[in-house]
Amino acid sequence: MQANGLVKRYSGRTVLNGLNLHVPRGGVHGLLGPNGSGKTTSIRILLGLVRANGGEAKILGQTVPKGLTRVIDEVGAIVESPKFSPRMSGRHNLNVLADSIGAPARRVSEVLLEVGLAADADRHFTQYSLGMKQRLAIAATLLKRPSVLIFDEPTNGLDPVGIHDIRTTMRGLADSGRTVLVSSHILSEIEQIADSVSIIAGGKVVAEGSMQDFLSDGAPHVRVRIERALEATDLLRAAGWRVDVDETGLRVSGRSGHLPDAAVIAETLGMANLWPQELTTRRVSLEQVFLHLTSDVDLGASQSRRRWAS
Ligand SMILES: Nc1ncnc2c1ncn2[C@@H]1O[C@H](COP(=O)(O)OP(=O)(O)OP(=O)(O)O)[C@@H](O)[C@H]1O
Repeated sequence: MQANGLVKRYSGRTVLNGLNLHVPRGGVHGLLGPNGSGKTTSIRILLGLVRANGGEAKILGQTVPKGLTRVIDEVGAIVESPKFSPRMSGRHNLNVLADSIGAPARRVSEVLLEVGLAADADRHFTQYSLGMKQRLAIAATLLKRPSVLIFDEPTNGLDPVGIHDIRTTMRGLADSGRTVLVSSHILSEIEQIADSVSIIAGGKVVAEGSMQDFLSDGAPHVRVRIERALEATDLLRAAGWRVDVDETGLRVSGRSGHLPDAAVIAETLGMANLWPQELTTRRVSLEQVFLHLTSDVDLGASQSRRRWAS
């Protein structure tokens, strides 16, 4: 999923101002931003519910809205509270829905199990807690077996137990190979569940990257993904950098805490015939970015960016 230079205006007021978004395939991607920053608008554009005034959005490789019909069965979403009949049980509601979209009846039991509602499936909808209603909504999106799921603030209004249940459900959906895009204005929520994150403020993505990178300490560093990691580590250490190694690659920082120059790192490696697959500059932590963002401080040049295939 991706968006390039999205612009959206409502009554002449710019709400999205050149928004770029890259959601990697598989895992949970958090769209984090304060109220009114443009999360719902971006999601609506991705789903073809709202037309952008400029830029391009793609979902599963198809341009939205033109190519959306080709992949629509692959996409499940909750943007507003779905309508269920209060007079029926959760299972009955899903049976009716499955019938209307041509999903096989046995799929209902499968999705109820997947969202942890199997034991409560035959209870009356009115007896469901808000969290259970939300999990039923997620179950409804799964009927068509989508590979991409988009949830706009799915934990809004839920108590801590409900929030926990939704989080567990979303994690499970991603762990079974799906791509889950979830928006929230609560940092801790995204921190606990997402594999990667885009931070949106003022109608733009101001920072994006893997959660692992954001949560590593905030000291500026360069991430290097390279095949011959041991040789690269020795070489960079000999050249005076501090190098930490983990399963995703090397984390290169300056001994004095300064940000190393990525170009110099690339040159040093290249001269030894060691070629990085990826080199990414990380300047700020998720919390720093979010605090800047919520206190209206312009991040200016301190944004970090990382790109993925859509
Ligand atoms: N249909 C509309 N008409 C006019 N303005 C709109 C419309 N939809 C959204 N907006 C405005 O666009 C801005 C971005 O709204 P959006 O709902 O995308 O933000 P958000 O990040 O999802 O916020 P929240 O967390 O409060 O849902 C807000 O200022 C909102 O008032």
